[in-house]
Amino acid sequence: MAAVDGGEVDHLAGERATAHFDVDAMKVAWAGSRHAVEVNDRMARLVASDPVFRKDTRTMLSRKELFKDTLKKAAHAWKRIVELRLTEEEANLLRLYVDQPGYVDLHWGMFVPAIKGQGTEEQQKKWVPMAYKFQIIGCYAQTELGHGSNVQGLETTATFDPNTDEFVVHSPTLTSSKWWPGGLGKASTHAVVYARLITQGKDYGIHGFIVQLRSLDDHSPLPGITLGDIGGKFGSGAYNSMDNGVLRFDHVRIPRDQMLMRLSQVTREGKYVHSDVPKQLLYGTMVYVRQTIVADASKALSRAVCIAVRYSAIRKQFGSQAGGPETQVLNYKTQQSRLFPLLASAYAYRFVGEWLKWLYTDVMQKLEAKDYSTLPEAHACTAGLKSVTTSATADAIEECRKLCGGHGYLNSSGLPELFAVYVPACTYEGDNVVLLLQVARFLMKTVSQLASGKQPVGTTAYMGNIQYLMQCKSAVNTAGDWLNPAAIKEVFEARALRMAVNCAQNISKAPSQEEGFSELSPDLLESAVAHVQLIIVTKFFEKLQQDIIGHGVKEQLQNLCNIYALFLLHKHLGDFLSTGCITPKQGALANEQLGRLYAQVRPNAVALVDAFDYTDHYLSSVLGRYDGDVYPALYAEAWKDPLNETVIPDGYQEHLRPLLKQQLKFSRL
Ligand SMILES: CCC/C=C/C(=O)SCCNC(=O)CCNC(=O)[C@H](O)C(C)(C)COP(=O)([O-])OP(=O)([O-])OC[C@H]1O[C@@H](n2cnc3c(N)ncnc32)[C@H](O)[C@@H]1OP(=O)([O-])[O-]
Ligand SMILES: Cc1cc2nc3c(=O)[nH]c(=O)nc-3n(C[C@H](O)[C@H](O)[C@H](O)COP(=O)(O)OP(=O)(O)OC[C@H]3O[C@@H](n4cnc5c(N)ncnc54)[C@H](O)[C@@H]3O)c2cc1C
Repeated sequence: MAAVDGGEVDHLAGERATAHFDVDAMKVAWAGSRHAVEVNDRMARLVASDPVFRKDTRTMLSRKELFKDTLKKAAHAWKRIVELRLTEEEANLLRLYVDQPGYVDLHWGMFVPAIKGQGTEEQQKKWVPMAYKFQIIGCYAQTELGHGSNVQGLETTATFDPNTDEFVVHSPTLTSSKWWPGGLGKASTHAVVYARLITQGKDYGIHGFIVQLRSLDDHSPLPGITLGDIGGKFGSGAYNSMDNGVLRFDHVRIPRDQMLMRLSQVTREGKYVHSDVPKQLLYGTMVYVRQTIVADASKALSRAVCIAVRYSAIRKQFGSQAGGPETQVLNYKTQQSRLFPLLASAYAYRFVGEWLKWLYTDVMQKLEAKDYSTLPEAHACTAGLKSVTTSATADAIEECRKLCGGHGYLNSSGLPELFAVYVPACTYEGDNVVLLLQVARFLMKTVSQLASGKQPVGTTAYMGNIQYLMQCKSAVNTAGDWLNPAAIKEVFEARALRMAVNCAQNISKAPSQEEGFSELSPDLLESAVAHVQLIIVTKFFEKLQQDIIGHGVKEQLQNLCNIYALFLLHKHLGDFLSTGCITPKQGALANEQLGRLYAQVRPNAVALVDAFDYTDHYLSSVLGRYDGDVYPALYAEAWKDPLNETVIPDGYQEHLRPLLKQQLKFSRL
């Protein structure tokens, strides 16, 4: 069933009729299973039909009103989850479709996972049930005013006092104030706080602690704790529904058993004991969240693309013949070459996100069995994919706004708010540049191990084919040759490997490894991007090897996969040419093939975005309406603006009338 909640006439019916594939089957391919389509659809409709979850006036609310509205929606969502006895899967989807950032995101997304990942069984038994019942609300307080990216540089201290069997949590400087945690400012009662553990006079570095912040009776901050919101953020509405907070501790005492002790412990006597596990597991919550952010990228991107494709099919400009209709802007080749790669990217990110979720689960199972061998790859993949997909998605949302012309700039298009909510994803959970440098570090290590004969595995397995990939030449001779997955994979692998090897060689010429890495860091970023793009392309091809059912679905996905890969090749032509992977002629042939693929997507474009199965409520865009009835909706929406509540604006008497009636004249006139 299509996600219609618009009007009765389908202005896009003609577009839908030209599709060459079964849209319902594509919905299954997109969502992952028929069950996923069903539960997504049910939760989206549940939210769309509930007046409490309306969001059409959100951008007109003041910050205080918006925050209160967020509290109301979160409480109502919880009430519905309990009343309807929703499963965890259903509850997560319901919250997703409520579509308003708030403290619950951090409670479920970071606080609970941090306790589950870093707490002992006993600690989990104590805290998780309280969190699950919302008897406590938690957030993740890591970042400080002075340090975010450099986690090892955090300044908050937790000093063990053996006399009382407590930790004393303290903010020694202004820059050690916790700054940014979502849900901290106004809502949370508890936090997982990251602080330097000091015991027996020694600093053991960063560890996690559960700290109660507010009274469970009247919500006031506990003694020694200063709390507040850090202030308004980018865009109207948008992320301002979230109470990102500031927190300072003045020698706050917590029991010893509130240190998260799964990875390391402090004994009653104050002895520090580190279990036999890699210390990087402390960063496990970030790895978990980065993996979810990749899935979110495909959601945000597909939303923006859905709006831009539908509107581009409705919008007409120029080209009228003898008074006939003008041309749909979607028919312009320039519109297609800007929009269809984004459509292809939405699908690419969806499938790589699916794969990353599998990888994460696999790594977790291995960790349970004390096999830590795949941890570095899991870190590189989550960091790299988080970085590449969020940066591209943020750019793509802005591109979709431009693709919608002037109307895209209106809040009612849904795009400005989507951009403002989305764009911090490039920064939170690790600044994208910082994370790409982590990928580069992993790549340099892998390259250096090649010389010792160590065979790389997983996503770096291709590097083992170094003899061939360093000298191979693409055999592409015609534009059609670029439709061969092996031809595409070969040049992407060769490009990624050659860029990594070039960096490694240049680093080795520097006085020290560290200096070389620093000097070469801009090149290293590009090398990391090339490696991550190879992963995305490869996972899309692997998806196509799976059993994909439904008339025409596989063919459409093949087209999108080829578009994604060839668009990247076109965009990064400089890399492919300078590393000698392809010739300029082969680059031109790739571009020629790209144009042909766009023509094949054109009749399917609207159906391909219908397959995302978004309700009009979730899209919240007059331009992206399912029924395409854009103009009456745009017109009606304008009148809802508070500025139109009166015909004569407030301020007329004080500021406009005197101006218009002024007697004073400039002497020159
Ligand atoms: C809804 C939005 C909510 C938002 C919430 C937030 O933003 S919350 C706040 C989010 N905040 C952020 O995201 C902050 C971002 N900053 C960070 O994550 C860290 O400070 C860092 C990774 C940049 C550096 O860390 P460092 O100085 O400790 O390390 P180093 O570089 O010296 O490397 C040492 C070794 O550790 C390895 N390794 C590193 N990480 C991981 C990992 N996760 N797993 C496994 N391994 C990892 C690394 O590969 C290296 O291995 P090698 O080569 O020795 O074998
Ligand atoms: C909306 C939002 C929500 C957030 N929620 C939370 C939360 O719930 N909990 C929490 O603890 N934190 C949260 N954060 C904080 C977030 O995790 C940090 O802002 C993020 O990790 C980036 O760190 P930073 O602010 O220190 O940036 P900085 O590191 O100061 O970045 C500034 C610039 O320096 C560059 N840079 C930094 N280091 C290097 C390097 N080594 N090499 C080259 N360039 C470098 C960066 O690329 C960037 O251009 C949130 C942030 C935002 C914006």
